[in-house]
Amino acid sequence: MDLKQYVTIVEDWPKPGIKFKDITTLMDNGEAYKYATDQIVTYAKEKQVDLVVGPEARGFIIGCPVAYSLGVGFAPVRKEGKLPRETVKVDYGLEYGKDILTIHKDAIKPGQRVLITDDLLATGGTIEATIKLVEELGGVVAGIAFLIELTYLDGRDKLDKYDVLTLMEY
Ligand SMILES: O=P(O)(O)OC[C@H]1O[C@H](OP(=O)(O)OP(=O)(O)O)[C@H](O)[C@@H]1O
Ligand SMILES: Nc1ncnc2[nH]cnc12
Repeated sequence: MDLKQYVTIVEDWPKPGIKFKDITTLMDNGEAYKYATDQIVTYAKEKQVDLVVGPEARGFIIGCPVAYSLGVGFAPVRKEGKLPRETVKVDYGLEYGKDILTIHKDAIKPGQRVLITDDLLATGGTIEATIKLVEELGGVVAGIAFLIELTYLDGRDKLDKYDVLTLMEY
């Protein structure tokens, strides 16, 4: 299936110069959403993952159906102030801003094999921060899966130690 036909490009959003890749038009098509999810599930089975971790909010949209299909858990990475119990946190920058990401301190058991999911790799700031949180808790990053990679940015350079799956390149 050609997944790109379901992604809508929105010029100059949320800031001038950004070509926003809107995946809501992929998600609201059941066949396309299932196809994309199944590709990531096949990859995750090869990597023998114990847990899926994804950053707010679009990392949940990709990671939760993958975790459900695998029969493993999902641990959310959220922006500061959203998780109710003890967290670890990290500062990060992304294509159009900066923020702080957090995860519950007990979300990962040391040695667990983790699949990290997100919709899109741009500068890599979000995913680099998510990797730091997983590794700080003793998780092993078994793989990282995105729907979309922006190859005109240098996000992939931050991931050269890791195994990465992307379903579409721009
Ligand atoms: O590679 P980067 O430059 O870090 O950019 C990619 C990140 O930016 C977007 O999330 P955003 O922070 O906009 O949050 P949202 O998913 O809640 O909309 C996107 O879903 C990725 O997580
Ligand atoms: N160009 C882009 N489109 C959609 N989400 C993004 N997150 C960071 N950059 C993005």
